[in-house]
Amino acid sequence: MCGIIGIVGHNDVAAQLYDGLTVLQHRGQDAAGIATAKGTRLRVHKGNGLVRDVFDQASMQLLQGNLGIGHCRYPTAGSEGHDEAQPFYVNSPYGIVLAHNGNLINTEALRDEVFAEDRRNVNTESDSEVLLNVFAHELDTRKGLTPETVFTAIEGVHRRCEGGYAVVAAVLGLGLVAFRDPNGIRPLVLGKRTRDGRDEYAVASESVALDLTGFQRVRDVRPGEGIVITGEGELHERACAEPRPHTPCIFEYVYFARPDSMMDDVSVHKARMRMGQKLGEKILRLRPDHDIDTVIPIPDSSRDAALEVANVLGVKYREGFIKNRYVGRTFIMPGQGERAKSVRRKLNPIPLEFRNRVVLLVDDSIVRGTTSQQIVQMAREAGARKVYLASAAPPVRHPNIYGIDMPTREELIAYNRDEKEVEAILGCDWLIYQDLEDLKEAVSGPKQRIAQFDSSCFNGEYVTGTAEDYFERIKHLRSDEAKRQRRAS
Ligand SMILES: O=P(O)(O)OC[C@H]1O[C@H](OP(=O)(O)OP(=O)(O)O)[C@H](O)[C@@H]1O
Ligand SMILES: NC(=O)CC[C@H](N)C(=O)O
Ligand SMILES: [Mg+2]
Repeated sequence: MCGIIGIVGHNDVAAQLYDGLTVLQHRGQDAAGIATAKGTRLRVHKGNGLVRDVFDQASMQLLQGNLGIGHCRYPTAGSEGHDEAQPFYVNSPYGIVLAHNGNLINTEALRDEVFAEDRRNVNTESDSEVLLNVFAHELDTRKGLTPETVFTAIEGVHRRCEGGYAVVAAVLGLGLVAFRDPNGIRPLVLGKRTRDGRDEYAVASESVALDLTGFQRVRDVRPGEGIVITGEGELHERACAEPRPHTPCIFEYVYFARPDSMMDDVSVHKARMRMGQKLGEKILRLRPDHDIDTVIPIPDSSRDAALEVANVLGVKYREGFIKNRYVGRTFIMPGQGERAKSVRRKLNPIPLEFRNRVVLLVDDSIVRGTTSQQIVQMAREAGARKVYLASAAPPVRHPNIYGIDMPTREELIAYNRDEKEVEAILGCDWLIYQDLEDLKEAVSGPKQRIAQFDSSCFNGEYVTGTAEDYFERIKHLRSDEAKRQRRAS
């Protein structure tokens, strides 16, 4: 999913960018990078690995400047290699560095256009480098460097780029630039603080990064909006696209975001608690006289929902699986072999919470089924009498094309299968999925803050539309098999 952050301060910002990235780490574990600008001198340090592994004291000391951006990567395009770590840089016009969360769906056409018409070379397979070159070209064709010329360049990006994108960039000689796709699929939040009577600003994928760096959340960046914060700390904002329906990605609330973040004015924690409530109510509707003894969450992301399921059912909530805190997230690992191995390394049962009991395991989502298949097995081996499994999200049956790396239908356990068939493959005694309408209500909450969502991985409706052959093409580029072959070659 990738985490992005940008800060304009009055002193060096590298240490704060680093701190911000450490709390966005759950959004991308493959690579990390920071770029800072001091006057017109730009410094970039990036590489593969976790934030804590990519930077050391020496690299941090080089990252000078009162303005900068940071990125942690979960690849959805191109390879996992060092060359595609972000931020990306172009030296013309002015010198621009850019970091992107999301995924473009017209990358191939844009790449050709950028080469043939804009006369720019994109040197990697990354869609983000294409996006940077589109932005650079659009800025290059405007006269002068002001917030207004940047806004018209963003209008050009919105006209040409299709897909999901939240972007932070530094334009040398001007300041920090941020924008979000016209549907607001990917999240981006603006924060502010005052130091010695002067305003400082930050933008980030999630508000948790603002909390940690001492910024107050001001508001979400609006879909299609452009933000410019000059190097002196002046904020400029403008709508850069015709209004479209605001359709944030519902999967952020299900899995990606941290529960302590606010996203599009909705608390992720509360959204997950409401998911648990709805799921609990569905279970009661289906089996009012259920025989569940204990509700057990599958750590980490399902905890908020699982606790509420237990409350609604009026049964005990127990932490029956202990998570190894040194193993990262499984789902965002690049290969199926690695994902499968890491579930067992990551989770270990406490047998006394299972022995002779009817347990209801709760996860936030079941995507490839890698986690649940092993977990059900572990629960049985630990002595459970019956193992039920509930998912706080509906069945995932369609690829995601806006920044989550699930490009191939055939890899999804619920693709072309009904719930009973999935239940049989997972080996549980009862499988319950959340209904999509309940999930939507759970996220938008009683105040109905969000009217529409991108729920494409659940219902196959793509808010930007797609070309017919798109899914075949990404399957060839990004299926687990394609990635395995690329690594081997
Ligand atoms: O069906 P699957 O393909 O296994 O994907 C779904 C699982 O992956 C995620 O967990 P992950 O380990 O990535 O992160 P978490 O620790 O935040 O729950 C998610 O929370 C589910 O548990
Ligand atoms: N998950 C993301 O946001 C990925 C960003 C970009 N598409 C990349 O692959 O690097
Ligand atoms: Mg999980």
